[in-house]
Amino acid sequence: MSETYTASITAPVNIATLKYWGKRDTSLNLPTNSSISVTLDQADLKTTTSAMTSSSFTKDRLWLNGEEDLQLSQSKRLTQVLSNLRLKRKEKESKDASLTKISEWFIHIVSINNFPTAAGLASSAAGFAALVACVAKLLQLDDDMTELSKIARQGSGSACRSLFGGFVAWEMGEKADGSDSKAVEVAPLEHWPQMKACVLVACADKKDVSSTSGMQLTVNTSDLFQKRITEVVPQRFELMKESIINRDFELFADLTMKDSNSFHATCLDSYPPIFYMNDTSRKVVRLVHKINDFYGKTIVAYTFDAGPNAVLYYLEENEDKLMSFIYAMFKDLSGWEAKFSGEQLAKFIQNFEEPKLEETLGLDMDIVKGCSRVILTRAGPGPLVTDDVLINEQGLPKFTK
Ligand SMILES: Nc1ncnc2c1ncn2[C@@H]1O[C@H](COP(=O)(O)OP(=O)(O)OP(=O)(O)O)[C@@H](O)[C@H]1O
Ligand SMILES: C[C@@](O)(CCOP(=O)(O)OP(=O)(O)O)CC(=O)O
Repeated sequence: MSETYTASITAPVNIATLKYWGKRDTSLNLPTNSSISVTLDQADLKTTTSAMTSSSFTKDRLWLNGEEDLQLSQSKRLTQVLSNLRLKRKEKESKDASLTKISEWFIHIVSINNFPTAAGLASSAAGFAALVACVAKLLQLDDDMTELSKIARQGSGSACRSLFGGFVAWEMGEKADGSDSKAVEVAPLEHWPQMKACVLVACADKKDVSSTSGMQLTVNTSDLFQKRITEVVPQRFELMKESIINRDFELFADLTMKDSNSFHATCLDSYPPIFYMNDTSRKVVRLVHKINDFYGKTIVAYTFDAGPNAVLYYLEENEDKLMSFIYAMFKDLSGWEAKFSGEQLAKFIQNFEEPKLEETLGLDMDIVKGCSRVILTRAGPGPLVTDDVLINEQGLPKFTK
């Protein structure tokens, strides 16, 4: 029997509060600005990845959600990531002759996302973070997460931030070889565990402009973008890190909303323009401002990635206040019962009755028609080792479609 090694890892999704949008080097995925994100809890959204290497394998193979993904297996993103990881193993082997030369073997990878893939829920971030963390474990590399983030970045830029839990920055760096473009922890999960997120999944077809091509169009055609990367984001980067360190939610939330708007403004300023937000997204923006105005305080922030889904960040202490609006408006969607008791849900709607919401507060109750689902989650930890092994002894998926 040929010798085999296996490893399994789970990794989280992250949603940026200061957006990465633009590459200065498309091959190494070097960004035009630094970014910040919150890592979301794997109890709600996670990728599980198992990898096996064996002297008997004849090529690298990858199965995603139960089906072999030949396009991804042969993509430059994946081959670049695997060759970087192998190079690190090779260096280790060259220093220690007793190590088996697994850097020369092929790898089989099996991965499952427990949420929709390529639907604007950052599956590429969780996916490449899981893949890098898993193969690094398989190859018994000693590198820390910051070092591995430089490899994950090459799979998908935002993936580098999913290698940490809590609050994470991707420092853009300056060097042409990308050796200083890396993810670092701004604050661990334990620093601000009260941070929660509510994702309003908008009904939408698959987006027509991918992040990868959308951001290049913006780099090449938007004038507004120049101001964003040279002035707006560098200032916000420092302020947002401070807001996290000082647990200053109002500042954090205001910066988050402004940065989402700034990013989408550069999309609109691209030529031809790119539209990621839709009518429902804009209604959510208005709703959030109305909620904050109603309480006379910023208790909730919205942010939108390259798609119409809204991610609302808020603190646990303001959950009742927020849900008095959000649950009242979105109660017909699925996702509530798993997180709240019947008693809690009843309490949320005690504050306002529906006519009041619609008439007195002037809220657009039609907003719910544009959403399909609500995901209630919170800040969470980085990649975790798991006993959930997705690959069988022959190096094939245990579960297929
Ligand atoms: N578990 C995974 N392992 C490896 N690669 C993955 C995994 N999940 C997704 N991907 C890769 O990421 C691609 C989806 O990325 P895409 O940017 O289109 O969507 P998304 O990340 O879900 O949404 P968004 O970037 O808008 O938040 C998939 O087609 C696949 O190539
Ligand atoms: C809007 C964003 O979500 C864009 C993410 O872009 P990707 O990381 O998906 O792009 P590639 O590096 O080309 O794979 C903002 C963010 O996550 O910071």
